[in-house]
Amino acid sequence: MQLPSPAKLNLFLHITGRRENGYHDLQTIFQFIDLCDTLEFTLTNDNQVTLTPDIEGVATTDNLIYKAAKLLFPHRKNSTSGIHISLTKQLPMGGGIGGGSSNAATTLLALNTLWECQLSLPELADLGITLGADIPIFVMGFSAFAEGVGEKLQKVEPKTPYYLLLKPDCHVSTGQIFTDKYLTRDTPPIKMSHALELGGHNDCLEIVIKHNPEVEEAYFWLKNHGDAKLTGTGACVFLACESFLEAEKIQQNTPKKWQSWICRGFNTSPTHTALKEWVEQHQN
Ligand SMILES: C[C@@](CO)(OP(=O)(O)O)[C@H](O)COP(=O)(O)OP(=O)(O)OC[C@H]1O[C@@H](n2ccc(N)nc2=O)[C@H](O)[C@@H]1O
Ligand SMILES: Nc1ncnc2c1ncn2[C@@H]1O[C@H](COP(=O)(O)OP(=O)(O)O)[C@@H](O)[C@H]1O
Repeated sequence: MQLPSPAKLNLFLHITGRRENGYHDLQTIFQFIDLCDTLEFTLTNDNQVTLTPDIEGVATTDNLIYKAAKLLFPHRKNSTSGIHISLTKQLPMGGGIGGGSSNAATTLLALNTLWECQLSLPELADLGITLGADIPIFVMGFSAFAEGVGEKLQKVEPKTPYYLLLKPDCHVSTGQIFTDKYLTRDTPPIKMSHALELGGHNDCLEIVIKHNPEVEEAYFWLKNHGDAKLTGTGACVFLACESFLEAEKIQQNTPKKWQSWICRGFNTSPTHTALKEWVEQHQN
């Protein structure tokens, strides 16, 4: 089974409070984009989880793909089942586009089918959130207005424009941003209807810029072309464009020191679309 594992954008990100355990209450809209890693799953009978190739700097046992597979292990129908997973990575890490969380969710979805675990999507999302706050959105697979730490999801259908996405050459630590004492944590909560109509801002922007001059430069460069935004805790910044051609025109002038992609917003995760097709093809 081969499945895409897409990135997400936070169309805005408000921080509305801080919990006693240090985690933050957020309001955000998540939307998927068609920029994806690819994961290939091969069933084995050896009771093992194996993963290739290694991600530089990430031990296999720390890889969210491996961790997700291990979470599902006790739920296998057949206790000798194993899996070999092969990863083709395209999504930059530490970019605020959720690649690791997406990989974990794709693994949960694939193995739930291949190992016949028969867990519901909410049950998979509950397992996933123990590994990362962004995993439930990728498990549920629809664009959403999210609250809590990202687990309370209401389906929304934002516009699906072409985006120009830039990755400044730096890695932002989510933990560092959320522990900064100057982070704004008191944005008043808004209603979902307000969020869709008027959008919002990203409370992390100021702090991310303070720690990462490369993000500052890319953000203000893109802002010359329109309403540029930071996704998550960065480092990626993005701009919704009128058309593919407009995105292409801006991309042609983008300084070469930044990676750039033209991608399209999607309100259904490409993982779910591909998994549905796979299931239809493999039903007797
Ligand atoms: C803030 C978001 C928005 O999408 O940023 P990005 O990581 O995508 O940039 C995410 O919710 C991040 O989700 P994820 O990357 O899965 O975070 P986790 O691994 O759960 O947490 C990393 C660290 O961020 C902090 N954290 C994360 C989420 C949250 N709601 N409050 C927090 O304070 C905690 O300090 C935690 O130790
Ligand atoms: N399969 C994976 N893909 C990407 N990152 C992973 C993976 N497994 C573990 N990680 C770790 O998670 C961190 C955050 O990665 P990622 O989700 O891509 O970024 P972000 O949360 O900024 O969107 C990485 O720096 C890496 O150390």
